[in-house]
Amino acid sequence: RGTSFPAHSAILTRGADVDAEYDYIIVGGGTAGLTVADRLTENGRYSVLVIEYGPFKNDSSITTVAFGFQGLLDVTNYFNFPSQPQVNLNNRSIGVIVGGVLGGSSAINGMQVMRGQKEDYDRWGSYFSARSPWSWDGLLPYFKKAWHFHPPTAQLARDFDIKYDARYWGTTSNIHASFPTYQYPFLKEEMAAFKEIPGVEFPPDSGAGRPGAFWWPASVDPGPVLRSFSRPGHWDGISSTRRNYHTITEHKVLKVLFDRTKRATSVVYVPSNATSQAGARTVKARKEIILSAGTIHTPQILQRSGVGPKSLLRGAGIDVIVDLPGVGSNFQDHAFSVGATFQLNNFPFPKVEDLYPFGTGNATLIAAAEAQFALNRTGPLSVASGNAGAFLPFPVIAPTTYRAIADRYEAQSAAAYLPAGSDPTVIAGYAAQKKALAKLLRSRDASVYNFFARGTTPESSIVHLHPLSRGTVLFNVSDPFFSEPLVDYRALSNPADLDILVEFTKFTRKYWLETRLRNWAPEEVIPGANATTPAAIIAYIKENLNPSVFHPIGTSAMMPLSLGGVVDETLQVYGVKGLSVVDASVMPELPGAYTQQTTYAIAEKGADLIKARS
Ligand SMILES: Cc1cc2nc3c(=O)[nH]c(=O)nc-3n(C[C@H](O)[C@H](O)[C@H](O)COP(=O)(O)OP(=O)(O)OC[C@H]3O[C@@H](n4cnc5c(N)ncnc54)[C@H](O)[C@@H]3O)c2cc1C
Repeated sequence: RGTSFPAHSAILTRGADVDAEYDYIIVGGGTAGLTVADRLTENGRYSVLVIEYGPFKNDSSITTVAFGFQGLLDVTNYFNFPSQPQVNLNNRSIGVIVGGVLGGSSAINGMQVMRGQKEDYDRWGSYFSARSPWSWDGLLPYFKKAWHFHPPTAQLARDFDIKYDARYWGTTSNIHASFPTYQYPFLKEEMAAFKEIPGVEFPPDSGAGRPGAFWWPASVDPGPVLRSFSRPGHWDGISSTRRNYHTITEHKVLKVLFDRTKRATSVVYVPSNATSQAGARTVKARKEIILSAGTIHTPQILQRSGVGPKSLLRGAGIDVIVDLPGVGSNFQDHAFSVGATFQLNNFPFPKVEDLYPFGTGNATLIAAAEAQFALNRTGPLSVASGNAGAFLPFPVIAPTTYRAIADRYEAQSAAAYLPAGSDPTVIAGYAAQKKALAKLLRSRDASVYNFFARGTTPESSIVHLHPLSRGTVLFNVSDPFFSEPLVDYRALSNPADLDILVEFTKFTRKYWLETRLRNWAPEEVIPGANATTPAAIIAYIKENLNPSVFHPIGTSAMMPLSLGGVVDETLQVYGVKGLSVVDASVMPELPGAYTQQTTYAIAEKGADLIKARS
């Protein structure tokens, strides 16, 4: 049984080395999968097999912190395939990008760490009952368990007015949230400008679940200043004495098998590069099979296993185990790059791009930054993709129009903008969400608009945190097992999203032109100052909006069955036994934050739920 890497769960690279059965099988060794596997194996009572599509990799593309996107420079680190053409985006397709190595998306993400607002998590639970364990109070202990918080240095906190509240964070996890020792000087100006905007609050970090302008940490281990992600946090260093724990890499799960009582008994898997089912192997689970293959692949595996919308499954000749219409519907992601971009003239500060080692940077600045990082791991190269910005309520963004936009959205028929032929339960689920989201649009305790500041020029990274359009992730009927699923963001299919995005552009202009930032001679480069009418702004959005900022969720939603749900509050799949989902796909709606912090918290809570029923 080969393992060439010391001190972690035994890595198997050949199906022939896998035992015949385990207590638990975890499909996908990503962010959630490795967290759950660690928790299930730590008391030594249960045996666990993790099956991961990607390889074990530990090279600098994954571990390097600088700029936060180096994982994307090596295309072997991730899945990347075209989405369905987006009819409302001038038929553009975009690359669907999710992690494809041990550690999953946590190995390639931008390392920004923040949680959503209290209201977001309370809304999740509200679809079940006022007493649901999925609420802010139900998740707070798991946010603390999931993250080890390291405050900024006193100097940095003073220089940049960084506030934090350690009471909302933990100190025991091996997943680290820390601040770099350097920040780009212009960030002071960008953050101070928010003080001039009525209604903007300044809560510390994001710990208490409040919207506003704040600083947040990065998933960086502050000792070595390397990416902190699920593999080093929950897998490296798990001593080889956990003989109950095996990991097989470079294999992909095709489907789950069920017995006559609809209990999930085993999974079928092949090498990741296989092109047919010849030689497929089966491994049995005594207690439970846990799907943690992420928002894009978990619904595909469920559908291939006969759990999904029956018309889809029958179309591909798959026997229906459970007709579960919600599998692959309710797909959401944060839409990106939808504001106005401003160029600052006479900019006296270092720009982020000056430091890029890709041939276009400034050689002197790069040499200085590299020397500083080599000396003591400080300076600009300790910054990932960013630590500051604003998460703002819609009434702050559009004080005169927010009510009318929310009212118009609430008055829509729930079915009007969902895919034609959507199941009544899926429509009912969206109706419930619509009511809650209309409330969110009117709330001063939730955030809809996100500006993430980089301290550079040009600047304007705007994220729509609660898109109202809903997409689908469905297997490819002509080749369910060996082609990627059909990913349709259905971006802007709900016209209310455009109403919101137009307001985002107007607000972003005010931010640059009507605050202290005007002193830096900002010049609108995109869409351009002459794009003044809603029609001109909309034309720009359709040509430029990216429907994903890599935060896909919702395709195995934790919602009541009558509301199109796929898993219940214990994360078990409806209609079958012994099968659960623990990954970002269970989020019923996006939080007003990027998704990794919440995914780890779900995994920690999920592991406790699984142990409780063991
Ligand atoms: C480029 C990028 C940047 C991001 N930036 C940020 C950020 O700055 N801040 C933030 O909060 N969030 C960010 N995110 C989002 C965040 O990382 C994800 O929400 C989170 O990691 C999702 O975790 P998961 O467990 O659901 O899925 P993943 O971590 O993606 O894990 C799924 C795993 O399943 C494996 N798998 C898939 N199919 C199969 C199969 N059939 N058989 C076996 N294994 C399979 C995959 O290889 C993968 O390892 C980013 C994501 C990406 C991709």
